[in-house]
Amino acid sequence: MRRLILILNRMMTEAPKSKNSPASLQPLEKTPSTDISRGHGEKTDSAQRQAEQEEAACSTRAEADGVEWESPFGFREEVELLVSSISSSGEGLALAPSSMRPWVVVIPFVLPGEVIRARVYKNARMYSLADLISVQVPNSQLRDMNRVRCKYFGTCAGCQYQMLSYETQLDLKRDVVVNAYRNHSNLPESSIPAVQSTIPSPLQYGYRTKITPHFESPKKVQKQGSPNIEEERPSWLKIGFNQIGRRLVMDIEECPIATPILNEAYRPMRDDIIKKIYTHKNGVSLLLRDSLEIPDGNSSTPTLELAANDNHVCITDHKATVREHVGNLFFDYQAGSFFQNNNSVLVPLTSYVRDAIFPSTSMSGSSTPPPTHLVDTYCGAGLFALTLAPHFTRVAGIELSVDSIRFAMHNAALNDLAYKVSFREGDASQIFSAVGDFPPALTAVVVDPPRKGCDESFLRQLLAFRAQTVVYVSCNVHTQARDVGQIVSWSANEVAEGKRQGKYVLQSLRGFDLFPQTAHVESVAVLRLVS
Ligand SMILES: C[S@@+](CC[C@H](N)C(=O)[O-])C[C@H]1O[C@@H](n2cnc3c(N)ncnc32)[C@H](O)[C@@H]1O
Repeated sequence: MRRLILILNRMMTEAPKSKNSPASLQPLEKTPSTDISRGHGEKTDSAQRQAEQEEAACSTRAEADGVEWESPFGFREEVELLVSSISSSGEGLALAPSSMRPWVVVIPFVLPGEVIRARVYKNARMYSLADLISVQVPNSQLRDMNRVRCKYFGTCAGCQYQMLSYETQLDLKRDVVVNAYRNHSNLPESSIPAVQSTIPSPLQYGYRTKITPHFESPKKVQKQGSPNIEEERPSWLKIGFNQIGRRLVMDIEECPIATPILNEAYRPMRDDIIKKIYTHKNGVSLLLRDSLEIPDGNSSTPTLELAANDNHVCITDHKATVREHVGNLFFDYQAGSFFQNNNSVLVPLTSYVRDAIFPSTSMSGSSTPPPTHLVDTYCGAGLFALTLAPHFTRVAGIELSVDSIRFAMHNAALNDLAYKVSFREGDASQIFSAVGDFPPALTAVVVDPPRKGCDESFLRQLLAFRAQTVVYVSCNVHTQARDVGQIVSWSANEVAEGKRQGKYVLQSLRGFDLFPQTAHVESVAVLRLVS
């Protein structure tokens, strides 16, 4: 077990550095069943250190023996395995039987403690990927197949956790945050606060406001044999999502994690594609976005009464405008641009960020005056800048996408906040020179970068700016842990070298569940400048 953990640890070490590191190689280090039984999975330093030492020894041995590419399994070999652990992307991890060399097998839809049969379909460095054939001995404490609401679960790559209770899903996501900081922050345990329980999504099904089903081109398929034009529904045509572990599209008629309006619109859209399939020269990725109806185009000023009686529509044109409301505010954005995909959790998320910036004095333990200025970096269409604006005197946001920034400005006006909020297009690191008149000691910075995290130039400038509070929101906790670790350790070094007074401490860490039934977790880290 420890060896298994070691090998996986080595695999994941590279994860935050690489732009496109597959989430499947970012494992947890301990069995989730253990974590769950311990409630919040507190661990001792010494056990952890010992595991790490054993792991390091095991990996080094495989490399020294030159066997790290020599899989003990042949292609399509069937094998019976005991699942030890679960990865941060929700796959089961099992060690090859003890007679073989230390080798990990990654299998989807399985749980720790289960005995399963799997078929190996790919061998890589020190691990194999396998399809699940059957669960021989289920983990009946955790698995209940009656919970599964989707007929495609077990084949579709979209969801990993439908067989688990929602509480278990939240616990697993908390463990992902714990392990990401342990493995990727390079911070001593004493600098990492206890990770709080994951904040649930109010909706656990029917929450996803964007789906992108796709299909392959008839041309590509024709190469494999002539299509029968008379055929009503060509047997090769699959419109849906990717199969787990494959780049193959599987035919999907409905998606229970998507909102009702998206499912309603998707059915006739599919029928239409089937009817006209030979008019498509290329494969297509469809876009379906849940929007409030915008009665008179963009210019209309929405009211909350309107939103309460909201009429939802499905937007399919990448260039069209989508409208959502979050709390008291309305957000318009271009359908093809970024916006969070679970509207139900946006009030809890933005309220959490607000409360992190304005903690009660007893919680913050300091008498620092509350911030009056906010900088929203990687601001998209202005979600954090605008939802938090009522609490600040001035707000500035920056974003790389021209379309998003255009909509952020429009949203400031739409919500009567343009008098105090300004947005600019550009790389996030450019914001610090643009907010020279913001008093750093009275400024909070929100950081919400894409999956790859922040670059060094941004982090150095953030550090130099000296904002009182930094709230780092991330859809990739591994790169977040790396960046937060750098902020904390660089600022400590600066103090040690006598360059500055006051350093950043990591005050709190918490996951948010933006994608129930999947292994994804959003993570919020709160940093405070302390003297
Ligand atoms: C995870 S999204 C967050 C958007 C927004 N905070 C929200 O919650 O709706 C990350 C955003 O960063 C933007 N982005 C990517 N690289 C950037 C960069 N170097 N500088 C500024 N913005 C960037 C993307 O266009 C995207 O809108």
